[in-house]
Amino acid sequence: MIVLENVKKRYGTKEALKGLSLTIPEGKIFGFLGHNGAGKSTTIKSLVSITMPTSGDIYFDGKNLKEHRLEIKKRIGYVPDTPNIFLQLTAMEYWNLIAAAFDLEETEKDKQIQVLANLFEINAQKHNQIDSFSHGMRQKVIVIGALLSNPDIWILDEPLQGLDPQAAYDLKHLMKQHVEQGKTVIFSTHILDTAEQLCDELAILKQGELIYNGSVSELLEKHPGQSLETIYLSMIGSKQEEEIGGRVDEQ
Ligand SMILES: Nc1ncnc2c1ncn2[C@@H]1O[C@H](COP(=O)(O)OP(=O)(O)OP(=O)(O)O)[C@@H](O)[C@H]1O
Repeated sequence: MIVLENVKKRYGTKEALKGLSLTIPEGKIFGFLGHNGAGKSTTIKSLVSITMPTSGDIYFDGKNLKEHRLEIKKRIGYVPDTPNIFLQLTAMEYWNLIAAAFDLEETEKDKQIQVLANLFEINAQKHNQIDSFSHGMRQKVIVIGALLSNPDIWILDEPLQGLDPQAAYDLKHLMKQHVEQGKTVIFSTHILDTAEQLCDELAILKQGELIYNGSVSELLEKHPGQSLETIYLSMIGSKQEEEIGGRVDEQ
């Protein structure tokens, strides 16, 4: 279980997270939703300790991220919001780099690369420089890298962005498989159909504040006949704020 306690993040004068407190259960798919600038990436970057919160604490199974950073990082596979990294490396060199960072055993690494590169139909291009790849292909390279260590916790920032329908389908399938093995998947998305289809639990953010944290099924039950998209849009709308505040307090 991951617990965020009153996490605040300030960039200069901009308060990106205004005291976020929420719980991410183990063995579930957990989604972060919110408009542009709501604080999804900041929260995700805080979880993977790329960004240090200005104040507040994050606990992984009771261990404070501040004190157990390296140990916790080893448990995480991270897909950033942009795949434009390590562009001068080939896909294979990038995966080797990740494998070395996680101390992966050679045969296990080769097996994982073989399976995942075949699944995402990128095997033939694995010795090409990432720079020469399309956005979707770069995304596939990063996704494969994040899965190589078979992490307990997979954290993906808008992972479906730019993927073709087959790759998006395969990735969603992998996310489901991951939780079936008792592992945890955390991701952000703007695609509400995907969130409805995939997520067990959600956090909806608005301008750095939490306006819902809880199960998708409960949310849908409370709004019979409505899609997550309709519910989300009405929650985000300012007219609904009082009601939403009530719901958060109920958590
Ligand atoms: N490095 C930074 N320096 C200054 N401000 C930042 C920085 N990173 C994010 N912000 C600001 O913090 C707020 C939250 O940004 P964040 O990227 O977390 O939002 P998001 O919900 O992921 O948005 P999107 O859906 O557009 O990716 C925004 O107002 C953004 O401009």
